[in-house]
Amino acid sequence: MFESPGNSINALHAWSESREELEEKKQPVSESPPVPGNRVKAKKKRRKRQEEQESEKSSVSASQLLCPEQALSVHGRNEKSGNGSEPIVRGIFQIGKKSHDVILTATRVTWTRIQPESPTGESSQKKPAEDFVELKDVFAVKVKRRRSAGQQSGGTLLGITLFFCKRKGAKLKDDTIHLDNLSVDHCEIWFRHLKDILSGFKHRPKSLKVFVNPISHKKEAYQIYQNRVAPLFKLADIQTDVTVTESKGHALSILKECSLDEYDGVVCVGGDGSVAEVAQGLLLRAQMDAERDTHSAFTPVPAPLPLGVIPAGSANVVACSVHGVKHPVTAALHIILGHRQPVDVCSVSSMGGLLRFGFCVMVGFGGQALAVAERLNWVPPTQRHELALITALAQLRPEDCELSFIPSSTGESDHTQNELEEDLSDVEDAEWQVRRGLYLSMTITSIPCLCSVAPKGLSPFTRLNNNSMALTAVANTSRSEFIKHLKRYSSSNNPFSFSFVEVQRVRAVKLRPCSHRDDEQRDSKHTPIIPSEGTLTWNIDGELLEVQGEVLIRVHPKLLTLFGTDVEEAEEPPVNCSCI
Ligand SMILES: Nc1ncnc2c1ncn2[C@@H]1O[C@H](COP(=O)(O)OP(=O)(O)OP(=O)(O)O)[C@@H](O)[C@H]1O
Repeated sequence: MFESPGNSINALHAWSESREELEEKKQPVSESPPVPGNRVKAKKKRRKRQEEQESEKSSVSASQLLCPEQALSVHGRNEKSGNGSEPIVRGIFQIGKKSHDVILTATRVTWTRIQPESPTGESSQKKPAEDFVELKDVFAVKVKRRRSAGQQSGGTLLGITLFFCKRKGAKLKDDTIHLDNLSVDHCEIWFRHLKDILSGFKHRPKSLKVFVNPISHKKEAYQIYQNRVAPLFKLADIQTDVTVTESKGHALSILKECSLDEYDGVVCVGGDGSVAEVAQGLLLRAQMDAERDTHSAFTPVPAPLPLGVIPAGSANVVACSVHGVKHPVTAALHIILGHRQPVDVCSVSSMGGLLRFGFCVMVGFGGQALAVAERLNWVPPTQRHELALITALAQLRPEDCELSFIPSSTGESDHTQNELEEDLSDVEDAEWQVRRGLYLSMTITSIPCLCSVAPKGLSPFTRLNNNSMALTAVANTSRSEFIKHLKRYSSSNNPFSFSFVEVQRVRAVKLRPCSHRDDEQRDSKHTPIIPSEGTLTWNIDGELLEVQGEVLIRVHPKLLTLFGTDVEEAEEPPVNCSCI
């Protein structure tokens, strides 16, 4: 007749059991184990409660509950009026052991405590407390049953349970509200109406392709997925097809070949390197399907599916930029509720051919530090990044470059995506601003790149989809000044307010390495630069690339959609890098 929670996941057995039993399970481990006498008492208590509920059931009068016909006619009226505030169904449920008048409308479930009448018949002056949950935050509705240990199906009906998402700042958490009522008919009506409304949220995914990188950061990605994410997906009735990646490039090769038709989204559980690989796979797949020639100057088409990011890496800049926190449950709930956020993506190309799509492109210090980290692959990941930073700072050297960029004007935010793509397709004709000099570091980002070491992001200009990139060019300076600049990312001081730091909002950037000079010449800012074809070490979303000659980076507005939302700032506690 209606869905049994027994068909769902292990965690759901808990929801199908009584709350008493759940509470017993939640006891801290340090408490002494239950003694047989206590168990007998608990059993008696449960039986008493069941008897109480049975008697309450008979005390809920028929007039207090709408019959199915009434409920449907109210629903019909509501569908016509369509304002979402008219009751679809109304009834009495026990919530937290107290009787409540509960109303379902198209947008929320509202419950009001029923005040007991005073013996004198006077009604209370106090307005009964009202509470509600928005249906846009509800992600599952299940029948709640009491089952004995080991019982797989059936059991005494206790009511229905709503699973919803509650917010605390940027953090999302799953919560439940139990609507207890022993009437099968009553629960069926409510269950059916709630299910109908939830299935009307068409933007919520029903089927996902999931990639888990088992070696990310502390090798916890698989546990994070199994323990914290998969139970929520199952609760929300989302089908998943999980691939635990076996090597670098595994996710990319699957995405290039597999049929994506059956999925409503792709999920990556890992760090920024894994996210970049999956994003790359989705975007390359879109270009292949649209027959775009990535070996020429092409206008890319957007990715066919949204990407969900479950953070399991060290910095997690992509996850933090669309969730505001590094929190797997928040990420999972954004996916389940279908919160979609289009984001701008950079393309990095050389000699007319695409090298990669990405969110954060670094050269100079960022590339040098990654190159050191790759050489230190025998060091545990937790220490590797710090050691790489110290080594790269000790070996800090400027790069001779010719930097050109096309500035972006704020008015461009109003342009359509096609207009912007067309504008950018012929970058050679645009007005380029050119700088020549020695640079310690160059960072180009298409999204804010929020993280705990830079809660406000890596640039003052980028938003998730403002049709532009942020260019931060750090000219040659002393090591101590450069360290001061780096340190400010995690403090409240502005890291860009140094004379040697230039920030620009741009549509395209070209960087051409110039000739290498010996160490004495490098110390001088005034040495003339003789352009020649050198090689630069690029860090594209944590991927190391040695590229000879000029590199072109363009922004592509809203090329990818991520599951998440627009956030101003990371709510992670700022972390100062202990090595600088
Ligand atoms: N089974 C695997 N073995 C080796 N490498 C893998 C495997 N699966 C994926 N990879 C690659 O591992 C690289 C790093 O992954 P990821 O970014 O998730 O971890 P991380 O580097 O520890 O995290 P962070 O980037 O946050 O520091 C990615 O480029 C990915 O392609």
